[in-house]
Amino acid sequence: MGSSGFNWKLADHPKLPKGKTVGLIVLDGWGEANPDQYNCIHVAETPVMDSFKKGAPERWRLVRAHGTAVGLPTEDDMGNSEVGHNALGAGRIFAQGAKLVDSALETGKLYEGEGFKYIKESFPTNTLHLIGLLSDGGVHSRLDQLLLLVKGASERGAKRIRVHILTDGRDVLDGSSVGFAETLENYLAELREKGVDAQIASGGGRMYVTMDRYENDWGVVKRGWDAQVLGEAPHKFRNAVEAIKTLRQEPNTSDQYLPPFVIVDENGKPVGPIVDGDAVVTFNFRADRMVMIAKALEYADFDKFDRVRFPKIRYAGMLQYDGELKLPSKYLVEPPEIDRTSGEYLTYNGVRTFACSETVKFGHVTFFWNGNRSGYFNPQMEEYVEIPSDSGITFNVQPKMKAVEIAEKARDAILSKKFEQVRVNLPNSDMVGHTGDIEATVVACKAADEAVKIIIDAIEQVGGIYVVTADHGNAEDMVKRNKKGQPLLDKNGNIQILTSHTLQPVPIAIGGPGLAPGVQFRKDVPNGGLANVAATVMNLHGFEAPADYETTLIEVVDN
Ligand SMILES: O=C(O)[C@@H](CO)OP(=O)(O)O
Ligand SMILES: [Mn+2]
Ligand SMILES: [Mn+2]
Repeated sequence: MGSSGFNWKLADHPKLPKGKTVGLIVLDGWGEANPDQYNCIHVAETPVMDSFKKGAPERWRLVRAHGTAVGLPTEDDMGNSEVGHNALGAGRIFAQGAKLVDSALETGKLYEGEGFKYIKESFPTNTLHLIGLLSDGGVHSRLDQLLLLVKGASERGAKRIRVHILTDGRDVLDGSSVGFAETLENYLAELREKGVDAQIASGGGRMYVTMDRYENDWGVVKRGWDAQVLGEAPHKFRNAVEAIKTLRQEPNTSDQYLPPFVIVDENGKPVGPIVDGDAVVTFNFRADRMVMIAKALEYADFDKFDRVRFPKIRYAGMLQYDGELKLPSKYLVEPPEIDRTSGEYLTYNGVRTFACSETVKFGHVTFFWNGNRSGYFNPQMEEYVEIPSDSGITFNVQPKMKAVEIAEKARDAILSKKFEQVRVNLPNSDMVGHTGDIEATVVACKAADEAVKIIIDAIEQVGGIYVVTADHGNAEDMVKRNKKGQPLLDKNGNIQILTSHTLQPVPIAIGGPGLAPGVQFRKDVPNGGLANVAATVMNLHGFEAPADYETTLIEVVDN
C-alpha cells in the first residue's frame, strides 16, 4: 500500500519470471523510413540496430510515435520527446498540452480559470507580456493559439500587450521565422487600429535565448531575461521582421540561434521591459524548456544569475510545467494529469531502477518518464545519474556527444546487479538531426548504435533482457518532401533540409539471454504505439500491467 492508501501491488505475470535485469534503451529521434541518401540511419553503419531487425523478426516491430497515438491533436502532428516519453512511462495516452490548450481556447474555459483571473487584475493599469516560441511546430507552442490568446485577452480588457518572441527553425524549416513574425506583426497592427497598444517587444533564437532545459546553461535564460525584463540586448531594432531579416545575415546564425534583440521606439527606448504590476504569460504548453524561465520569473529566492531587477509581476504559465514543484503556481490551462506511471508502480513492486542520460535529455528518462514530475518516487529504490552535456555548442561539432559515457554508466549499473531496470536515453540522432547537418548526423547515428552495443553486451553478461526503442523520428529523414515523397528544392535549387522530428514510426526490439524462449510480439496489436511499451516492460519484470494501461505488445507461446 502506498501512503495514499492506494493499492500499488501488481499481479504476477502467469508465465514470466521476476528479477531479470531489463536494459531499456530509448534512442532519441530514431524512426523508420525509406532507405535513401537523406536517411542518416540507413547511411550510417548501424550493425547492432540492423541485427535486431534482420535477426529476430518476431522480436522486432514498429510502433506509432506521433499524432493521436501520443495524445496530440491530429495525425499531422509529429512526435516529440515530451509526449513520447510520457507515453512510454505512463502506459496510457493522455490528451496533451497542445490539445488541452486548443479546447480551453475553443470553449473559452481558459478565460474562466483562476490563472486568467489572476493576470487579468493587471489589465486596467499595466501591460500583459507574452513570452514563447513563435511557430506552428506544435511541439512547444502554436502561433494560432498565441493569436487567439492575444485576441481573447484584448477582448477582456488588456489594453497594452507586449509579445516577446523566440524564433524556431527546429520544429519548422530554418528561415520560416520571418513569415511567422510577419503574421504576428500584421495581427498586432490590426489590434492597434482597434485601440489596443500591442507590439512585439523583444526576440531571440530559441536555442540561444530563454529555452534552455534541465539547467544545462543558465546563460541562455539570462540573455532572455535581459531582453524581456530589463529591455537590454546587443541589438536594437524598430521592428521584429527587420530584426530577424538583419540578424539572419550574420555569420553562423539561424532561426534557432538568433542573438537577442529588443524593439525600441523612435527615441531608442525599449518598447516593452517588464515592470512592477505587469502580467506575464509564458505561452508554451510544453514543459521542459519553460521550467527555467518559470523559476526566474516566480522565485523570490534565486541565485542562478543576477536578475538585476525582480519586478513584482502576476505570472502564469500556459500550463503548470512541473507537477512536483507546482511550478508555476498560476497557470491558464490544467496540465494532463499523468498519474500512476510505470515508474511509480515499479518502486512499490520491488523493482529497483537506474536511469541515466546526459543533461540535454536527462529529464526525458526521469521527469517526462514520470509524468512531468521532478525528483524520485522513492530514493531507496531509484538512482538517477546525469552526465553533464557540453554547453555552448551545436551538436554537429560533437556528434558523439556523451553516448559512450551514458552507455558505460548503464553497463556499470547492469553489472552491479543492484537494479532490475536500467533505463537510458541516447540523444545523438535527435540532437544532431536538429542541426540539419547530414554528415554529422550519420556520425551521430553510428555513435548511438555503438552505445547500444555496450549496453546489450552487459545485458548478455548478466543474463538479462533488453528493450530498445525510440521516442519519435528525426534522423531517418533529413529533407522536406512533397506528397509523393520526393525531396523539395528551394528557389536556388538546393534541397530543403528538415531539422524537425517526423511522422515516422519507431522500432522496438526485445531480446537477451533472460528473455523466456516463447516471448514474441503479438500480431493482434497492429496499431501499437509508444503507450503499449509500459505494459510490455512490466511483463518483462514479471508483472501484469494495471487493467487501464494500453495492452502489452508481447505474448508467450509454448514451443
Ligand atoms: O529540442 C526540443 O525541444 C525538441 C524539439 O523542439 O526536441 P525533443 O522533443 O526531442 O526534445
Ligand atoms: Mn526526443
Ligand atoms: Mn528533438
